[in-house]
Amino acid sequence: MRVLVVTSVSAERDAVLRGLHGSSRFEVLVAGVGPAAAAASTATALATAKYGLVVSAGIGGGFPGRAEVGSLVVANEIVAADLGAQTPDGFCSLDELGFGSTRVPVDPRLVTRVTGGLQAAGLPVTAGPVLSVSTVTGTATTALELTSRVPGATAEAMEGYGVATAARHHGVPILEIRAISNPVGPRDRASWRIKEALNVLEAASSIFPEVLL
Ligand SMILES: O=C(O)c1cccc(C(=O)CC[C@H]2O[C@@H](n3cnc4c(=O)[nH]cnc43)[C@H](O)[C@@H]2O)c1
Repeated sequence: MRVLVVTSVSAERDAVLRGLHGSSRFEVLVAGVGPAAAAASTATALATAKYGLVVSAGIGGGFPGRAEVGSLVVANEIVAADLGAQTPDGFCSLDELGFGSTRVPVDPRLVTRVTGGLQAAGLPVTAGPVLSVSTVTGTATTALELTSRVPGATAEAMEGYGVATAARHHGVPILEIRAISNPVGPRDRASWRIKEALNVLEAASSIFPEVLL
């Protein structure tokens, strides 16, 4: 089986490649930032070669109390958390509007296998919903709104739902894994621990051949 790993920027791709140590059954893509770029690049890759699994991988924000900076999150569900409509009574999701689903489940056996492998490698990992947002959360109010919209929300990033939508169209299973670089909440870009998160992403990628193939 071949595995497609989709990252958003080259620093993430390089971290994954370092971890994979040249494993030949993985293709690692830089898709760009955000759901549209992620979906378009993933769909193109899936149309041109056959893959048995797609992994959305990169850094992400962790919800305080659920995923700390420097830890890993494996999505058990990928949720487009801001896809819907604002109403006077609050946010209305695409599901509630009757236009489809904003939630993509991940095969629980895959989640268990990957989290187990990461734990066995001594890496701190939590499984939970990973939100896909088009705007990085920058206030405590929005962070709170998202956790009330998606109870158990564990991490947020910008590409998972786009990657998952393309994978679903091609009938390929999906996984999302995020190395936490920052807390979700008031914006403080200077405090993002990107290098640390990329090192954790590299360590996580080193067990991909063992747990994904
Ligand atoms: O500046 C760098 O060296 C650098 C290296 C790797 C990645 C970056 C990014 O800024 C990647 C943007 C990417 O990160 C995800 N992300 C990270 N934290 C959050 C968050 O709190 N909320 C949403 N997304 C987040 C996201 O998936 C972006 O694609 C910079």
